[in-house]
Amino acid sequence: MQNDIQINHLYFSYDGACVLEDINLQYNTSEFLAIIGPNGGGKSTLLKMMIGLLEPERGEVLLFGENPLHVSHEIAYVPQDTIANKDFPIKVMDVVLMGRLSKSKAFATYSKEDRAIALGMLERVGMKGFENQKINTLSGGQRQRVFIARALACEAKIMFLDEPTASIDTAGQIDMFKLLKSLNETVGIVIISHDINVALNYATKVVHVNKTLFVHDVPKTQNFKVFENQNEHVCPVELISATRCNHFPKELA
Ligand SMILES: Nc1ncnc2c1ncn2[C@@H]1O[C@H](COP(=O)(O)OP(=O)(O)OP(=O)(O)O)[C@@H](O)[C@H]1O
Repeated sequence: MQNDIQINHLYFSYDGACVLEDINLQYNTSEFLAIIGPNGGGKSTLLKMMIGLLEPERGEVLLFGENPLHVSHEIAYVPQDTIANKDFPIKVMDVVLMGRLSKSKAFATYSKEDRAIALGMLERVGMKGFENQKINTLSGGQRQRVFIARALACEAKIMFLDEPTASIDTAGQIDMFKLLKSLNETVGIVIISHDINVALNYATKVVHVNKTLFVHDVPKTQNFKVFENQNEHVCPVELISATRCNHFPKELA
């Protein structure tokens, strides 16, 4: 069976400095994939390769069996909540409608259907009623929801999100992950996250990237209170692996 994302023996360097080495990964849209790892570990670089923004130096990335650039209409990308996004002086509805651009004819106005879909997506992310508000007047969490609605409006099969909770408080982060979890019933979710606890609670697959990559399915029956202080562990995901192999250190059990 063909995987929706298939990465085989992928290598990538910037100016001769190797950032990703022999990466192998399979992903299917029913999964909620969290990419975790240290700063500079190569998470964003890997995400960019998955969506075709960067080309492999060696190896291959296949999206639905093809070069990612050939199936870009099947995916949506939600970038970090950057200053550039915040400064967009346009209305929420216009942002979401941008997701319909590829579906509308060039230079045509948006159709009634486009508007209905955009409104539906705003409702789905809990932002109904904000259509006419300027995007730069929203909170970080609200703005991310609007950008997710725009991605949903593309009717993409997989949504890629780069640290969707970076500028959101703890309660807002949990709400955001709950939203992504519910969206995952119909859309593939691939996120970069620094929050290991949240990733473990909501993701169905976690990969740890630090030049090389470790894949771990998230066990359903373990209690991961041990990760409350994630700074104690160089690579917490390795500890998950250890729990499954009964090699979990007694003092942490
Ligand atoms: N355009 C670039 N040119 C040169 N080096 C780069 C470029 N982009 C990233 N790098 C380097 O590649 C390495 C991996 O960067 P990347 O942004 O993929 O890591 P990351 O895991 O996403 O980090 P963070 O968690 O800090 O966002 C880092 O050492 C970074 O300095």
